[in-house]
Amino acid sequence: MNRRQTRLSADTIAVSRGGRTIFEQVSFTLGAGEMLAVTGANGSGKSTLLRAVASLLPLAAGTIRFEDPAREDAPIAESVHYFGHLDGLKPSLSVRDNLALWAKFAGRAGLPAIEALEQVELDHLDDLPAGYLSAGQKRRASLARLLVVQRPIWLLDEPTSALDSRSEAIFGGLLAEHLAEGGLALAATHRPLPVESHATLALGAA
Ligand SMILES: Nc1ncnc2c1ncn2[C@@H]1O[C@H](COP(=O)(O)OP(=O)(O)OP(=O)(O)O)[C@@H](O)[C@H]1O
Repeated sequence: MNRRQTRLSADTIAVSRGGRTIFEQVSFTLGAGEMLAVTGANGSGKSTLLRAVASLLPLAAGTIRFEDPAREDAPIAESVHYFGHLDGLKPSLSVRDNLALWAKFAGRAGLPAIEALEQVELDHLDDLPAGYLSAGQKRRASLARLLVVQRPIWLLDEPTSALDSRSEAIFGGLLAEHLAEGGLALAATHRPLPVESHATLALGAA
């Protein structure tokens, strides 16, 4: 997939919640294959920034643009995967059916469900109701969702929480592959991320 000309940019953006300005004057640019780690203290607005990029929250000021020659008119919301704190799995559906449902809902098919589960080493549990998975397994099943639907921008909110060291390495491999294919990523994190290099945006810094 050639995504060399894709570019995500935020220009002097601000977001308010409940009448309070959470952050303002935030700008960044990300090109194909690049990742930005968003750091800052609790409450500094990391999740808020990711949600604003996903178009889940309105901007109080500034603009966010995503240029993608492959999808000129597509709204940015259709170009992102939002990997948030919640796993978004339906507990009574099997792990495999959860992924199949997500692929059907979100479109732009990526890997078949079973192959995505192999990537996160969960294929042996594919017919188990998702509600029975452990916290780390749920996180891995949620990671597999990034693979069954192709989206150029991964928005990752504390992506390594609940992952053991092996799962963290698997996640690092998937993220490296996504970036190598020209994908982009924005990750809110308190912990070092398992990727070779990335830029950092510190929120709440004077
Ligand atoms: N719906 C809301 N209404 C008003 N304020 C909110 C709302 N949701 C979040 N906030 C506030 O927005 C601020 C930023 O929250 P956010 O979750 O983005 O922080 P964060 O940097 O991701 O924090 P953490 O490191 O704890 O995950 C916090 O002060 C929070 O209380």
